[in-house]
Amino acid sequence: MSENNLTLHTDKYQINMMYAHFLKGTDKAKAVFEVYFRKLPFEGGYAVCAGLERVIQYIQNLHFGEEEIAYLRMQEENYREDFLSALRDFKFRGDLQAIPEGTLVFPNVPLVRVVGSIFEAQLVETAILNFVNYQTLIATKASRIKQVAPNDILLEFGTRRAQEADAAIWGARASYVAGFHATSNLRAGMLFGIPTKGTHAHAWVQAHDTEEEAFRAYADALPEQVTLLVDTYDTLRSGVPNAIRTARLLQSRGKRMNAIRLDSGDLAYLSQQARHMLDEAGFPEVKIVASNDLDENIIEGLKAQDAKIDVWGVGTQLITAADQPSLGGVYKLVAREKDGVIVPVIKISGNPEKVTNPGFKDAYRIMNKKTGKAEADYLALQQEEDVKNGERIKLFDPIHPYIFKFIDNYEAIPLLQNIFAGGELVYKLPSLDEIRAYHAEQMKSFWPQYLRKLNPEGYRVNLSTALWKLKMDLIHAHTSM
Ligand SMILES: Nc1ncnc2c1ncn2[C@@H]1O[C@H](COP(=O)(O)OP(=O)(O)OP(=O)(O)O)[C@@H](O)[C@H]1O
Ligand SMILES: O=P(O)(O)OC[C@H]1O[C@H](OP(=O)(O)OP(=O)(O)O)[C@H](O)[C@@H]1O
Ligand SMILES: O=C(O)c1cccnc1
Repeated sequence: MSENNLTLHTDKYQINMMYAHFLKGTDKAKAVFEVYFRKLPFEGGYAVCAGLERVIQYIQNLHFGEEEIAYLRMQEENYREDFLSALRDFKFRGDLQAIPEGTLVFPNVPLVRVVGSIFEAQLVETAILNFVNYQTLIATKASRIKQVAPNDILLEFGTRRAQEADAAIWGARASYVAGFHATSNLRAGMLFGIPTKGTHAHAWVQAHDTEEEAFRAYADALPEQVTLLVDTYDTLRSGVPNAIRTARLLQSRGKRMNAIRLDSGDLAYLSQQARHMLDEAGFPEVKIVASNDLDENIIEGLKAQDAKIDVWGVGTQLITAADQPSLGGVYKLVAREKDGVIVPVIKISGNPEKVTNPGFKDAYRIMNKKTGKAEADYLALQQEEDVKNGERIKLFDPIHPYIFKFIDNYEAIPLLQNIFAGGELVYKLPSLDEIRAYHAEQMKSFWPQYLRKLNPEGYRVNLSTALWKLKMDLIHAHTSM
């Protein structure tokens, strides 16, 4: 089995639609699809875009090999041989635009746009959603954690509880983009260049007759990297005193102990007591690591309780985005070729929030030139000139258009970058550290009221007047039939 070929990492209905288009002769018709989500995760005020590196790898490697063709031939659909031959010759030849990783993103803004034949654009939907939904979700969760501990060290510990191997490594990468400092997953470190860190488990202590012996043996083995887990038996009566003995031993050898780790009990109380004991013993530089089902709320609470914790190891809650396990991003057709012309299309819903924004459009971030802060995201049809030229534009709520304001002193930054053109990669993916630094800059370009964890202000995502009118016209055309 060629595990690395992700071409069949798609829903069967995509292949069935491709087949039906092929038989009908419409497979080469052009289509424009957009990826976006409708609601921010975690009841937060923003999301952090991620997933592009994986999307690029996926698109570049798309091909139906003999194994894939043989498997499709076995399907109950009895696909015709000429269709299977067309798949054998398949290559992504379309265009793809995307918002760079690390960018703050908001509902209804296209994160990825695919412009290609309906054949290829349909095939890639499932995988693109799979990558972008997960990685954006984890980057967002990690960013929320970063916000409550901006000056502390954050370690990603989630692999053992992640939803399988891909989630572990791409989740580690997404966490790093959002400001985590290291991961415990060595493969993620090797693949992406993320710094790696590790302490030791309870099993290390349990594998010895005494805790003190275990600590000493660990210090002998890794004298430069000693972080001792102190809660196996009794944190304050045995763990911390034994750790202090080990620190003294290391000191006598000209070495320093790094840290202790607390993994159970009242982390506020235990960290304060342990800090006091370490300081009294003359080890103020020994840091305190905490872990145990941490998330942004617990960390915030611990900081409010004046917990003396320098390093946070965060696993399950982060890697599984436990309080909201899916972003809910969608891939919607917004325009298609009809009689040789690209025409906008719409999907109507009884819920106004779910009606799609039609047409081939651009997405801009409207930056207020006076404050340097983001004012709104603005979706406009591609041919509209006013926003491109920086002329006065009207910002109005698309659901409640009577709420509006005009803005003229702005810079409109295009959000979508060209990634593939005619199937060729035309984008140079920044290094992971550049992406991480760019994300930190992004955070500074927003007012704090949009970023706060609880009850944030809603950031505006507005439609140009022309786009709004097009949407209304299409709604009326479809509802008055
Ligand atoms: N001072 C504190 N304030 C708020 N939450 C805390 C505090 N100390 C620890 N927690 C959190 O409370 C939860 C404690 O869970 P639980 O009772 O299962 O752990 P425990 O008492 O350490 O037991 P175990 O030994 O089974 O790990 C964890 O999520 C932990 O991060
Ligand atoms: O709590 P999380 O945020 O998921 O962080 C990872 C957890 O994984 C380890 O525990 P585990 O019980 O798996 O192993 P251990 O024996 O090393 O404690 C570690 O001690 C953390 O508690
Ligand atoms: O290094 C650690 O302490 C670690 C790694 C993974 C999970 N829990 C803890």
